[in-house]
Amino acid sequence: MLHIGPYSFSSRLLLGTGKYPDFKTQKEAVEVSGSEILTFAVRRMNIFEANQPNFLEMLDLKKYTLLPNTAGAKTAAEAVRIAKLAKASGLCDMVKVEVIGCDKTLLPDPVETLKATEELLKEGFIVLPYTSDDVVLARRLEELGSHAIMPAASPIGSGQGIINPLYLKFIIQQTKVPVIVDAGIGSASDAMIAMELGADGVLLNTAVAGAKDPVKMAHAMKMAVEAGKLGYEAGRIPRKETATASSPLEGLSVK
Ligand SMILES: CC(=O)[C@@H](O)[C@H](O)COP(=O)(O)O
Repeated sequence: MLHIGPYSFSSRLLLGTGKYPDFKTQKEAVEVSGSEILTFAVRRMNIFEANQPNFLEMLDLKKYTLLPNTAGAKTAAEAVRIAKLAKASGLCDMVKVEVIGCDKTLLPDPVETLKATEELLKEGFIVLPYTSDDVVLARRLEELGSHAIMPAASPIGSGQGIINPLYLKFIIQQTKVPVIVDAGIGSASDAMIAMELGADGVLLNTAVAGAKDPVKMAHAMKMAVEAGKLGYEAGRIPRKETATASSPLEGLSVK
């Protein structure tokens, strides 16, 4: 089980809700993925315009936890305002803090992310900050009381996979709250590697929404996250420079 603050989930795959070709494909992909947490950008939702099409209306919302995110915010103040708006409109009290500090890389602004996280924790939110793979910042965010840490595998939407497995591993090893690898996942093997590194979950969007067959890819991601977790728990064999026969002949009478 994945435990985030007071919430528990059996799936460790979190899905974003943007960029799908159509609502029908999106619904199928979400269902096949087994994901229980769906994140969406509050600023892109028509939460106050009931006549506008809204993907969330197509879902049985009892099956999902909605994780509002503050995408579009460039300052802590904006992120806090967006989170409060989401809470006031009856959405979840969990929030993914996303404060972008660079338009080109879409990497998070560490200072504003820290400020927003601190403020939202004081306000009683369950806070999941999106961060780069900065080991020290991840520690500071945890010390503030964040309920999960969400380091990027690589820039949002880049599909580059995990560009710094070592730093992600450091973050995973030092962090007691869940670590959810977020952004940049391009393939099922990327998601599996994140889990094999010891991550508690993976959040992705573009890899599924932008796949040739989003429904198949959602299924692949589900299996990859499960396989990666199982493989991590099973414990991989050590890497060696020399070969060792798989069927040793020592001790056998016939050689
Ligand atoms: C949906 C969401 O929260 C994104 O900001 C997230 O970081 C996913 O990134 P990818 O699209 O690269 O999977």
